[in-house]
Amino acid sequence: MNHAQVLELDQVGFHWSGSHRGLGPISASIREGTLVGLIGPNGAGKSTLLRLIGAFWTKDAGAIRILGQDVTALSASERAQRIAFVPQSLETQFDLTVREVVELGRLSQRSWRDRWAFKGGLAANKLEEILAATELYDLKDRPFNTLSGGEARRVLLASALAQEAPLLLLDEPTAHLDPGHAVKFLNLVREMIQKQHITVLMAYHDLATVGLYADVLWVMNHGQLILEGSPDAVLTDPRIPEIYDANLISMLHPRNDRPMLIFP
Ligand SMILES: Nc1ncnc2c1ncn2[C@@H]1O[C@H](COP(=O)(O)OP(=O)(O)OP(=O)(O)O)[C@@H](O)[C@H]1O
Repeated sequence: MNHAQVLELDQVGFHWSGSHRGLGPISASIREGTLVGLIGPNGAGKSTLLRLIGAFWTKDAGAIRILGQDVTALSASERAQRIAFVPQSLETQFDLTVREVVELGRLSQRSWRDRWAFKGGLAANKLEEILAATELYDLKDRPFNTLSGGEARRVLLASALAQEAPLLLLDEPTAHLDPGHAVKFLNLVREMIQKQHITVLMAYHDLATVGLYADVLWVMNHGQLILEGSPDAVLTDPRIPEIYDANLISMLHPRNDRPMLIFP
């Protein structure tokens, strides 16, 4: 077992029941402290892969290991200690405030007894730090159900950050965020990688931005992982415009020389 590998996918395969369509086999791994951008056209299988890694859905074949342990062998609270997941959308019927939703991220790692008692949550200073970093402090006592789409998304991100899990799975985390909040969020993720050595797998559609933040890109198409490598290599690969069926232009960011793909 190699401890530097936070996530290992070993011939992972999946089919929807009653359908011949599915995913894989996919083999890949992510080293500690890496931000992997997961790209690919609509329907490529990105969200499905994230759900399989988070064990929300169960693979049919192969193995998924987090820090050397098979995800399917972990209890729900053991999984929550290792994986934080922000799905594309979440509708809640619960009448919770912003502060409570953020604290729930942390409580998901605790036993049900502690969760019922709201015990073992975040230290107050840590909670304040996360609320401030996600610019939610002024909203902290608002009912979650009254927030705008972008505000609600920031709360879900804050809740995942509060979980302080070594692997963070993000499904289109900045969808619904305005550019200012999107950049702040991506910078916050990079800061957490630097300070807390977390590892991130992030499905992302914006090809002009993903190469500015990711260390590695994985490209999915038709349920397969077809390409992986540095943003420089992947974003200049001739297969990318083909799989998106778009006339994309490859260029370097004028300030930092990081690779970007833009539309003509
Ligand atoms: N229950 C299901 N039965 C059959 N096919 C399904 C089922 N759920 C999802 N799919 C299909 O699986 C494929 C992969 O979906 P997935 O949501 O993983 O793609 P994605 O890459 O995340 O797409 P997007 O960029 O649009 O979010 C899609 O074609 C989708 O229609």
